[in-house]
Amino acid sequence: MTAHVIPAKWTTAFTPSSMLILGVVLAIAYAAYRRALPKPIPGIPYVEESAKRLLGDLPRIAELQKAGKKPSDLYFETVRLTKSPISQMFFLPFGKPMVIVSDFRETQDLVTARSKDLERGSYNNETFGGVMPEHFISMNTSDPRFKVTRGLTNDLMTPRFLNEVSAPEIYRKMRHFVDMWRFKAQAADGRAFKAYEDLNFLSYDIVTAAALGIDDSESETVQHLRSLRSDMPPRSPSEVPTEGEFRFPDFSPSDLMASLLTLVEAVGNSFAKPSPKLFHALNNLRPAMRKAWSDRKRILQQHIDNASARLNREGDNFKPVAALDYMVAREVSSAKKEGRRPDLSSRRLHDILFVYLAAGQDTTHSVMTFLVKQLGAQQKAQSKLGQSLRDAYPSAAAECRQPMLSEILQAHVPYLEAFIEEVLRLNTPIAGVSQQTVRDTTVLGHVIPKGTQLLFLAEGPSFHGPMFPVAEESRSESSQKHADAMLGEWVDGAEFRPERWLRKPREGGEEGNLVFDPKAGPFMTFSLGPRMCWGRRLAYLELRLVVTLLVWNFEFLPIPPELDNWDTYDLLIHKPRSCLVRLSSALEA
Ligand code: HEM
Repeated sequence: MTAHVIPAKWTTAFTPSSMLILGVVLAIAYAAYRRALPKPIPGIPYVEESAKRLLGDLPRIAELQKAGKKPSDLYFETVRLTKSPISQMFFLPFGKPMVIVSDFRETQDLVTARSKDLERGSYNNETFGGVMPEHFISMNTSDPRFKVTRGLTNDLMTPRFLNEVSAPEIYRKMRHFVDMWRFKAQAADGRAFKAYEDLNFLSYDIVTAAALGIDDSESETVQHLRSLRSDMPPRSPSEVPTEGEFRFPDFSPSDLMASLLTLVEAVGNSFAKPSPKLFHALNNLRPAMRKAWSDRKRILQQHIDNASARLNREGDNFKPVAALDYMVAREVSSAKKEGRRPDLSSRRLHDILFVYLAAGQDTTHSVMTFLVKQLGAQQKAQSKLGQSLRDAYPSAAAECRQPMLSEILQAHVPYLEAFIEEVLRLNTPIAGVSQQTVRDTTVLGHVIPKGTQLLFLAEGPSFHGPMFPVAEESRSESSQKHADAMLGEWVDGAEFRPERWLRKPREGGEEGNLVFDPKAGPFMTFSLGPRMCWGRRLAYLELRLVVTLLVWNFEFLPIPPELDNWDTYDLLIHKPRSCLVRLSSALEA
């Protein structure tokens, strides 16, 4: 028999002290692992298997994407699985849970009556801060810089500024767009064509016109139409397809628009990342990002310098035609009062202009794509809308001309407002808004620790169908006190029904004389409370002008079922995967 000899190095390796050290290391590693696992807030439902892994709910995003869904479906899927108006999700080892609120009444109470318990929060600030750090969108409300930056921009959204300065620019850009779609409608001759890119150019034109005051030669739509007219070879009737989609040549965006799209995409991409700050730090090194940054800086500075030169030239006769002119004039006059040189190349001025473009372009592009899809899909609502417009502008209809800007600005067309509101409700571009608790806060009877991120959904139960049952006593004091004024749910919310936003006038109104009621039911598309959308008045102005001129000029025919598709995708903003229109002239009908 041979003796079993243990190698000498092993005997030294398994000494009692080394075994003890190994045991301690393993115990520490296990304790760290246990600590890193999600720590659910007691009593709030969650997806069980997510609480058992370090990355919590993150792997579910990949599963959803494999099943053809989008990242933001994670929230709705969680709410569907937990069947609860309040649920929680986990994203990072050692991280706090994120709490989802899927109940409009509680959301309304928290973000308005109890807004002092909330802040915009570090996650939002890091996400936006990577691209626009000196804009108030990346700041907590309690940050002293917030008030100053916001104060610099307040006048840009007054009805007077919008009607006198922004509206004429938007109206002009919209008239060019109508010309382009007339050209396309004629060439496509009843077949569907892609509207997605055209509307991207339109929303860019509108927002740059309102922000920077671009003239027609810089309009993407004007250049697009010019290139279509010169590049589209005349085809013989036999070459034109008789069915399916009619394809027009592609058109490339300008440098500023390309830079805007790249930078906005970076913000969208950072949302799904565990550390938006780290993501931006690395992403900003990519050559495409470096080019976008340098184009952004160069082009915005050119516009600022042009505005400043015009101000010098025109002196007291200087009339702002865009937000930029107002900002430049304001800085020059403040500098004069304070006895300093104006700072017209500050990061803050660049960020304010950039956010105007970025926040205004992507969101309104999304809404415009859903608006034209709904016009094609909702034939009855479209004819009702057309009739409402003809009734609102009888002389324009009689004289076969376009409604003038002054007429549009003066008119109240309740069905138009209701149609737009219904698209904004049903096809909201933003799944929800998030804020962070600044102290321990009770939400639907659960104590949410200070520093927890809350996500308020703008879709799903309450908005697109019945809400979950909630015991009245679990609601906050303020919610119970204002129960009568709190809006609950749209039980039939999955249906497209603009009439839900119309009601009789409160006192002595005539039968049939309905008014638009924006408080008719749950609506969170622009958020609520002190951090609700800063640009919503501009957005409504744009949408009113766009829908009026589109419906005045075109009939949106239904899209054949084999070409129709309502799937959506998102980074930050929901957009349809396919957006086609089929147009005939409404003026000849
Ligand atoms: C239909 C179009 C629009 C929609 C649906 C929309 C929606 C929203 C929402 C939901 C928020 C809150 C975001 C959050 O809390 O995380 C927001 C904030 C904001 N929006 Fe809009 N928006 C639209 C158009 C615009 C336009 C045209 C502008 C400016 C030109 C704009 C500028 C802003 C800014 C600056 C904020 C930040 C407000 C703050 O931090 O206090 N938005 N928007």
